[in-house]
Amino acid sequence: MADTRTPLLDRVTLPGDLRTFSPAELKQLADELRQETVDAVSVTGGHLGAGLGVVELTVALHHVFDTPNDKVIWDVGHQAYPHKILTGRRDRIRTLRQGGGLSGFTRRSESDYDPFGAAHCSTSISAGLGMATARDLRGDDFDVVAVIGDGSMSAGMAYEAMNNAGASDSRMLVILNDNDMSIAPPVGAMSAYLSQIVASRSYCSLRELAKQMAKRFPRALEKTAARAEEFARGLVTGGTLFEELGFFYVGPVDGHNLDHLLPILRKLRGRRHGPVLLHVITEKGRGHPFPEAHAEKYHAVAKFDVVTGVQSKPQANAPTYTRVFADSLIAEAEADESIVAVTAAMPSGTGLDLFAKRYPERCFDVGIAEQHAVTFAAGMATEGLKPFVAIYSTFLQRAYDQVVHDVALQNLPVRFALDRAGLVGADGATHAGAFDLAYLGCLPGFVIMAPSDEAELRHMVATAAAIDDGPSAVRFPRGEGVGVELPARGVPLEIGRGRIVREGTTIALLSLGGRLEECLKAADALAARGLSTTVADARFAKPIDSDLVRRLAREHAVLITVEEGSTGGFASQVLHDLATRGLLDRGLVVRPMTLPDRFIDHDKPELQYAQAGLDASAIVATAVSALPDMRQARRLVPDSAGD
Ligand SMILES: Cc1ncc(C[n+]2csc(CCOP(=O)(O)OP(=O)(O)O)c2C)c(N)n1
Ligand SMILES: CC(=O)[C@@H](O)[C@H](O)COP(=O)(O)O
Ligand SMILES: [Mg+2]
Repeated sequence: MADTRTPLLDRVTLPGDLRTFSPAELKQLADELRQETVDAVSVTGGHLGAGLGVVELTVALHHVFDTPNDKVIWDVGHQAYPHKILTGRRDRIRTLRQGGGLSGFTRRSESDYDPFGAAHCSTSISAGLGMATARDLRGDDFDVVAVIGDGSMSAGMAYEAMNNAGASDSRMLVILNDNDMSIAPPVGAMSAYLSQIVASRSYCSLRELAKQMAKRFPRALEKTAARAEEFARGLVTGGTLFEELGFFYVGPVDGHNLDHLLPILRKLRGRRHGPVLLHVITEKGRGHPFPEAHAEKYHAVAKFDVVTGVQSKPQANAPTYTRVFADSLIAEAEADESIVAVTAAMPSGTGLDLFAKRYPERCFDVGIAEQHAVTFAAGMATEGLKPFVAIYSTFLQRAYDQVVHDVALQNLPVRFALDRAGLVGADGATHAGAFDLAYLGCLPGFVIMAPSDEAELRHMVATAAAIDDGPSAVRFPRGEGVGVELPARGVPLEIGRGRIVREGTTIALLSLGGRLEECLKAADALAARGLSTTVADARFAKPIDSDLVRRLAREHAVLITVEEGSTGGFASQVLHDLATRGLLDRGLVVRPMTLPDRFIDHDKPELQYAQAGLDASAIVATAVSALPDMRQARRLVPDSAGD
């Protein structure tokens, strides 16, 4: 039976407690920390693989650096569970990603040991450089360490930051945590380049590292950064790309070997000049107790039994929207060979792994490079291809100018399949697809659709495939569909045409997307109170169905719009339409129901929607609270007004 005692970890409340540990004790601490991480994630589920790969690095960083005075910035933050355990959050680690519990990522409001919040990739070097610059301007003295994965190193932001750091010769340490994995196997020339560095050099022995460092940081030269720079350039032969960018490259180093990590980090701490890149090689999912049985060991897992390794995934009642999107796109691509698909490092998350299996030559994984993905698709569209950019709503935020300048402004028929629209559950606010309706809705020429069930999604994929005269987007939620029967092939919808799902007389609920079921439940509850309710499915956020909106406005006393998005989205389109046509001035009571003007933390999606005031009971409450206004409006304006 496995030893579950953690005597050394029990002695660590904050990193200061492990600074006096001997190397042997630190090794044992790392073992205990790994065990604790596995045990915690077995209870919560989450990003297990990345954290397991950086256990030794986490211990070494907190041992050598004076955190939180020295700043350690974890890129993405999904690998920070061991860091959380060592930085005063062990007592809450089994609340990770649960409502009211710890975030699954780093977060400034959670701890002084999280100097920068994250969850989207490749921000750490920029943030670190900002901190280093502030330090230097103030004349402070602390170290800044950015830990970034090989996958995240594929993003433009990382290079923009290195370009800036190298030129400004800023004192900071970038640790490239190279586990040769992104979520999927990493792609691209940079990934190949890193593999080539690793293949062409054996791990640096301590003696070699000492020699390398002595050459780079001789005492006399430490005084002037400029001379040191010249010195390094003179000495380092066969320089890496990082050296060309102005970094001093150290590595590759075995990231699981504390005997190597500790002296190197000690040497690098408190340096007085220039950016350094330390290249550590690690194994994602290192020490996972069930390596064979679970391919997901590399990235994220559901809750699991620590003894058997069996994951507790709920029984699926319907296919996921992601799956339906992928199957629908494949069906369209069978009929139209100009259809191509683009993902930014999320092949399985977006379902494009299935598309790639079927059409490998028509599927493009461009790495964690959302901006490039969009403009790349725009380029393909200019040549008559029909690109679908399959991307999470939250990650498209990074490519907004590309959407505006490269796609919308040129009216190019790029199709966006926006997965994870609305609230997403355990990943929380950083991953919520809250804003796409607002940020796309304001762009001229866009067609924006949102399915109320998976059959609708199938039709919308067919619709997007058929739209050839401008950009379009279909946004759909994380998780399972509602369980409706699926047509074998989608049929293009009439653009900008919604549908009435249930007829009533007093209250109209106009739903966009996945809240339709809640609207139907609300309609039942309102009917039970004697309030006859119409329920309509808008299907299109843009162009909105003006005829439908007009009809709902004229035939009902209260119109409530419901959407899984922020203000400025669908409701804004409807209100604008109503106001422009003078329909708001005729005694109609309108209530827009959107996500509230605050970020919603991680929780179960249904609880998040309850908090957001977007479930059936909130819809009922909104309708009921509108009744006094309705009565007032009706007294002021007779029913016949405007006819
Ligand atoms: C901008 C952005 N795009 C995509 C993602 C999804 N994502 C999260 S982690 C990850 C892979 C990161 O790989 P790497 O940096 O090598 O870290 P590892 O998981 O291997 O430790 C991806 C693509 C994201 N969080 N942010
Ligand atoms: C850290 C990250 O950005 C991804 O791993 C993300 O958590 C995946 O989310 P899904 O589980 O919705 O695919
Ligand atoms: Mg990686």
